Amino acid sequence: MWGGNTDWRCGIVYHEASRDQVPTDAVCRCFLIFRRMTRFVEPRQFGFLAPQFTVSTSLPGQHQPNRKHPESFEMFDFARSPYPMTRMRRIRRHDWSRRLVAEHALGVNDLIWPLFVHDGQQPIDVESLPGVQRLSVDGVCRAAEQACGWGIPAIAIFPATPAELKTEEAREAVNPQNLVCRTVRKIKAAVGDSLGVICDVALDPYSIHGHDGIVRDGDVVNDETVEVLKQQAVVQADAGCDIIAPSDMMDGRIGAIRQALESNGHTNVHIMSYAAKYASAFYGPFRDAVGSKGNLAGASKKTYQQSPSQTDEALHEVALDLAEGADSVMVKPGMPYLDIVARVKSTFGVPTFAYQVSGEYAMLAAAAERGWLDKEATVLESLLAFKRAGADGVLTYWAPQVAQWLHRDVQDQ
Ligand SMILES: NCc1[nH]cc(CCC(=O)O)c1CC(=O)O
Repeated sequence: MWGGNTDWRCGIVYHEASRDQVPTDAVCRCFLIFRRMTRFVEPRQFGFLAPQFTVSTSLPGQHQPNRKHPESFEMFDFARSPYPMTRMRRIRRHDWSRRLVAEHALGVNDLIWPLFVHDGQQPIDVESLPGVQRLSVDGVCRAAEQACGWGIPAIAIFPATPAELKTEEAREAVNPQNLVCRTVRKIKAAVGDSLGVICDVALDPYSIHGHDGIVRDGDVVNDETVEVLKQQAVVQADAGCDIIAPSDMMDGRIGAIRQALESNGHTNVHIMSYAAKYASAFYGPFRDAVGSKGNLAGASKKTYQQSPSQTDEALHEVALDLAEGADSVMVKPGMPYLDIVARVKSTFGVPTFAYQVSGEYAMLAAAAERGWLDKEATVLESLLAFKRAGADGVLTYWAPQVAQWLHRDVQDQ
């Protein structure tokens, strides 16, 4: 970063964190300084940084790498000419040129459709998720067939367990005839391998306290819970589940579940770990849908789900889950946590998913319903943002709607 001549050397520090604090003309000045420097130094002696990163001038000696975001030091070995030789708007002028340079695109293969199943015959609306219903077992099977027709690669099944089957120790979770297992068997009989079926591993749909684990003396106990989660995973894999998705955030559960799957002949069952799952207020409508909100009665999941203040901790969670045998990892919620998605993807380079959770859906749906936001435009923009952050796929309640929009667009072309 430093020129050879100490009299005029100029330190330039790029860091994402201060993006909003840096006036554009400061950025332009820095470009010009770099242009001048090229006359005095070998081009390879300085790196030029991606324009999307911010620029601030600093005094010599103050050039500190950004410890939290080392990736923001990515260097380019070239500089664009200044305005007017460079006019960034040239490439934005036409639809064809915008499409030509598009770095990211949303496709139907990026979608995972979460579905709620209940034991009744008629669909029941979820009030806080306008447009989403709890479906009967047959209804979920029909949805699975539709998903295949649209080319959606996978669905995730969540049960609304009847209140009378919820117990202190959530035993229904390991019943091979429970609602989820019956649904998965039926889906698999109908669609075979043309669709991946994902099941959550966690006890909250089955427990009277609404927690994801076993509670002893007010504490969600880790190791005893993991023993039950192992059984739950095996029962679901026996029913034909393709992807086991532990969403409970107990320590050590991925390794235990992987071993349990191995020793029960399920060597090819994937584990998609909810690796970085935050104690979020955005899960509210989901808890309405599976009926766990009343059980939880205002209690929080903060002793096992991560605090929204944490970033490094998310990387540790991901590293542990990968070491324990996860095939892919998930960040949840989605849109408020795209920084985590980006860090996970750039650090580990493994299949990385994000969950656009119920509260995120509800916000967009409610604003669209009132005419305050354009539904299609905002939903597609939100999902493209996941792709840009590095997600390989997104669990989203918008999946069926988005699949239809994408198909319409292909037909229109
Ligand atoms: N462990 C259960 C689970 N699996 C997915 C979600 C939330 C999904 C959503 O909000 O859409 C939750 C809720 C929670 O942890 O309380």
